[in-house]
Amino acid sequence: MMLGVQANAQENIAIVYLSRTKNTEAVAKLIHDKVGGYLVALEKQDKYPEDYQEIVAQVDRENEEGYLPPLKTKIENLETYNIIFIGFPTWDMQLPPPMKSFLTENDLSDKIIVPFNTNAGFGVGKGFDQLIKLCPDSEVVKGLSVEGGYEKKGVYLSIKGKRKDEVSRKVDNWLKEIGISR
Ligand SMILES: Cc1cc2nc3c(=O)[nH]c(=O)nc-3n(C[C@H](O)[C@H](O)[C@H](O)COP(=O)(O)O)c2cc1C
Repeated sequence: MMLGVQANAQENIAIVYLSRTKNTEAVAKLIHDKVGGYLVALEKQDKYPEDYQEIVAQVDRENEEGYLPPLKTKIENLETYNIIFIGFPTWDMQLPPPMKSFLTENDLSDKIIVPFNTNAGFGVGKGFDQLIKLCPDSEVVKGLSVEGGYEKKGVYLSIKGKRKDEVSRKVDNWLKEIGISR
């Protein structure tokens, strides 16, 4: 979809992302370098366990129960942003519970939502579809999904060095495709 959005006014853009091992953060920062705006990391009130197996078990449970963890992050003046980038890692082949919380507790109607994702090589799963369902009155544009880390195998931040340059080019092409430029 071509939006033809000239993102001149930086204050119109917010980039909200969730990141544990900083891959999604790396993509968020690349986007921020290119289009500007308000960059904000989503934090929940109680931290997830450091241990990988423990967080996987907790996230599975939360998804099964439809539990929406309370967030620490509140965005002031959300109504002033008309383009909101939403970044998240694939967890349990879907949207992470804190991102479900964010999309549920904030009114994003009439905004342009631009999703992006990193994953361990298995794709975004149900993530983009769930996001569309949680933003029924927003215009959700084509998302970008790229391979990030693989914590299960001890690979944490992988979007660095040459891989970061590669992802930067993907971000450029995607922004061009969806018509967002500064
Ligand atoms: C709890 C948890 C569940 C995950 N589940 C998946 C998954 O189902 N599929 C996948 O491809 N990657 C999965 N991953 C890997 C992350 O999506 C991947 O490492 C991503 O790049 C992490 O982003 P971050 O560095 O911004 O946290 C999972 C990671 C965690 C911590």
